[in-house]
Amino acid sequence: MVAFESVTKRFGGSNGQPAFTALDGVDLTVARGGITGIIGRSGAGKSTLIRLVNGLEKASSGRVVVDGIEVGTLAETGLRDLRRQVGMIFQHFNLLSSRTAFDNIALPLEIAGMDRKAIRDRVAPLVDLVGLGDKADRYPAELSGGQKQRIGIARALATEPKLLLSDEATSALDPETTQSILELLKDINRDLGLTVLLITHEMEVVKTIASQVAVIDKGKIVESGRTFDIFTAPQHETTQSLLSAAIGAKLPEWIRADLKPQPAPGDRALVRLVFFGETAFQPLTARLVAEIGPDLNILAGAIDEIAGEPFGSLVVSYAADPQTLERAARFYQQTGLTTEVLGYGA
Ligand SMILES: Nc1ncnc2c1ncn2[C@@H]1O[C@H](COP(=O)(O)OP(=O)(O)OP(=O)(O)O)[C@@H](O)[C@H]1O
Repeated sequence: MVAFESVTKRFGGSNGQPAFTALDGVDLTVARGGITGIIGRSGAGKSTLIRLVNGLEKASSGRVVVDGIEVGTLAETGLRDLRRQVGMIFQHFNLLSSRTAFDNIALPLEIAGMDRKAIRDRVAPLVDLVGLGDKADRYPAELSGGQKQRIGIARALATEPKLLLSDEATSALDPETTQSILELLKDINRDLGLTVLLITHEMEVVKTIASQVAVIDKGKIVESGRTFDIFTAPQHETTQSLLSAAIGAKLPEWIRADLKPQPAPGDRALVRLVFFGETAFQPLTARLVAEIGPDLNILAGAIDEIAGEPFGSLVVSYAADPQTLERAARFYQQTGLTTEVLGYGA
């Protein structure tokens, strides 16, 4: 649905100022009909990436292709057509305060020159779709954050786009409202077959609804793939750091803060074990005890769900002497358990 091919975006560079490279050789494909999340730290280039899709920014080099059309080659009319195919929702909703909910949703259709009756026929079901049938005549100031975002979503859907871009759409909402908006986006994706591309700094959002994820760091895509795979076995340092607090069992900060990268004599190894799908905690931990001896502490444990798939994680500690470490390593290899050494401590 969307392809970024060696996309670079530079800002500035005139008047003798050095140019700033916000995106650096980005290659990424967004699958049609799916929900793809882009995560990254503040300033990593997420907004720039998403703004290239609807032509709000132009790539300095490389190609951005949306549904077969290269965005960079479009003139004014082409861009207008593209923006009808690409809806967008925002963190702060961007509603017009002087218009009712209904009239906010109608705005893109008025701009497109649709007649009043056709607009009514299009907007009325959208108000219902987003669950605000009784609020159509309210003004934004009379609506909650979640209700405003529902209006934002309905407005984005008014032109019947194929692609929905979401720029931190839940970042201003409380956790419960966030969940309800994510449910709505999931329903829209499933029922309307709409492709969703979202950028967020909230790992929970991606974990809940995105089937695919890409991680951006300093303008480069450092990792991408199935959300379940990336979240359960992050490879890049940035991904590991972004996800460390977001998935599975969490270690108390006072333990985490004292961990060292190498063991000193008498130290213990702290290791996260990851269990997939139906694999039970019980038998594997019992077998690990049989392998390395009874001196195994369980420090934290949780069952989690990522993009609809269950998995569990357990943080354990055991003596970090060479013999125990070797026995544990052998056991992990035999069982295929995914593990992550968090560090060593007393
Ligand atoms: N119009 C611009 N002119 C100059 N620099 C810009 C411009 N837009 C973005 N940048 C720079 O490009 C980098 C990436 O910005 P971008 O907004 O894409 O990051 P982001 O990942 O969306 O960050 P955040 O999560 O904080 O919104 C930043 O360092 C930013 O300062």
